[in-house]
Amino acid sequence: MQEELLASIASLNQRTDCALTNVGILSVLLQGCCKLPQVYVQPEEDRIQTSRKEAKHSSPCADQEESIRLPLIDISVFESYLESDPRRSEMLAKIVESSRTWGFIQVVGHGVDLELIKASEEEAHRLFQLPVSVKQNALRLPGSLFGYGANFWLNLPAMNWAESFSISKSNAKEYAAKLLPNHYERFSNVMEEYIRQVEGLGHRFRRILTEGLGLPANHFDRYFGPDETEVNLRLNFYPPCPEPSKALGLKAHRDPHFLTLLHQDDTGGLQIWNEARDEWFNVKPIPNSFVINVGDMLQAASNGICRSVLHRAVVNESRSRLSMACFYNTGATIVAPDELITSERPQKYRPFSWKEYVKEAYTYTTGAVSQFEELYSI
Ligand SMILES: O=C(O)CCC(=O)C(=O)O
Ligand SMILES: [Fe+2]
Repeated sequence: MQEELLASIASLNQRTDCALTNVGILSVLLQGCCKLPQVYVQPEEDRIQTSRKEAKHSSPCADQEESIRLPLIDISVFESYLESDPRRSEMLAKIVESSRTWGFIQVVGHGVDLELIKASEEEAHRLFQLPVSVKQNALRLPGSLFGYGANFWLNLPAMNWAESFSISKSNAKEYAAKLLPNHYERFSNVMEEYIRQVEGLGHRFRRILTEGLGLPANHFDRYFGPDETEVNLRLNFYPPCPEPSKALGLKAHRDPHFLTLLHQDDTGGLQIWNEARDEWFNVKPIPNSFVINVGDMLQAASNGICRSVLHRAVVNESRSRLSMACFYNTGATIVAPDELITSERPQKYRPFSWKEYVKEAYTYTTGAVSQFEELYSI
């Protein structure tokens, strides 16, 4: 029976409605499958131990010394450090440097209510624990950005070992009602407020980074008025995996949006690709912090100074993991400001908008060359 199911799931995987496929697989797992189903087996070169050079620190629960230390910035200090304060420019330089090299940074003093984060995590767990037959009611359909599933990229060579649920402030109720028809309000109230507060952090961090780039802090405000700002939340749940060395929670990818603001639990599993060092590095979870990373849209807006960097999520055998990724984005057409265009750094990208880019953003490429570069480089 199980073999039959796996075979039909494998054939489904040839189609593009991967969300459905994933639900099928998960239902098999929930019936007690202890070997990694073939559709989850990653190509040899993408696996944890063997991708490019051997991943430096492949254990998702790595010790402190095995993980990179992304700069950890307390951004609340920007409220008290005046413009003339040398500590302000020192911190700004750190943020810009990290956005150039790692494409990532960790922040505390972020202003998002810690109780709200906890409540959001609880609600997310409650949702993922629902029976598969219920979760199927909110499937993320091909072409949609919202709903339940895992494989939101098309053309994946193997499936991600993850479940995800994507919503925005304006549709949280609608999607939650599909899963929790009689008691969706607790979920949607918490998530709407979570997205609202993380959006505020996105605005704040974006202004700090803009100042760090030598521009007036409000330069990109023109892209982030109420009509242009788009923030989606993707809840990612990675169940314990029977053969973690052959699977990935999320395949290596670059985030296509402007900024990603990620809250992760204490399991660990996020890895960042460092091109200069030709290695993968773990990001050790720091309690109550957010990991913020540069997306393709910001890379374009900063004329390539800030970099959208490959990252992935690895899984492990014993612990599940929950991450909550808010994608902070704009619907406006992105043009790098004149101040960031020089003779040494000529304009790198032609202007484009998310509406245009989203059509391509989730077609999975090998990851070696970003489709964003191919589409928009001048
Ligand atoms: O779960 C993580 O650590 C990574 C999530 C991520 O990269 C994404 O949702 O785009
Ligand atoms: Fe990502």
